[in-house]
Amino acid sequence: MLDRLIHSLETAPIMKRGEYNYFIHPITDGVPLLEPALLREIGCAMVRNLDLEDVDKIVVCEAMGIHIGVAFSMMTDIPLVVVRKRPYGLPGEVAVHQATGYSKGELYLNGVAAGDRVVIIDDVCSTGGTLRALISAIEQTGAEIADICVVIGRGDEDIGRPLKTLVKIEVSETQVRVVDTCL
Ligand SMILES: O=P(O)(O)OC[C@H]1O[C@H](OP(=O)(O)OP(=O)(O)O)[C@H](O)[C@@H]1O
Ligand code: HPA
Repeated sequence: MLDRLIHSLETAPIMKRGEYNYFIHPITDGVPLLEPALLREIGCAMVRNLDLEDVDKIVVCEAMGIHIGVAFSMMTDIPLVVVRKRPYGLPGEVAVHQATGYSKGELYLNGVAAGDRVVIIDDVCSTGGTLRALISAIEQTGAEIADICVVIGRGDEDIGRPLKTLVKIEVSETQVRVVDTCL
């Protein structure tokens, strides 16, 4: 369980994005190639770890939450909402600001309303900026957040709510080290 994820992280290349040590990995980048077996391993671990009772929507963020969300949605039969980086101007759209370790922008949430019970999943939590923005957007709709899970955690940022992490890593200039797992 999680053997593929751990091995692929420990062999992931690192590049500099400004001062930020950015690891390149199939789950967080789609590069160089995403193996179905890795995606299945992650989907199974999420199904096992998340509280899905009465959950009616899965919320992910464009772009690198989408493939995880699709796999998870197909395994659980729960519909998927993709938070986008461009506005649609639909009634009830919520706009929030996102800041990561290396970028800034706006996120736009559609398709979630008061009374919904949702889970948030994403590829990685680093500074926590993206998850904080997603939580704020969902809170503005009046929906309830049942659970939050990321595949990879780097850093121990406080997102103001409990966060489930499949694997925790440390990233240096040359190497990713897996320091903990959900197992
Ligand atoms: O904890 P944080 O510092 O917010 O970093 C994590 C976020 O960074 C990446 O998204 P990014 O906005 O770079 O876009 P992408 O998914 O299109 O790669 C990643 O997919 C997470 O959503
Ligand atoms: N690699 C890939 N995606 C990311 C990273 C990273 O180091 N940090 C935030 N999103």
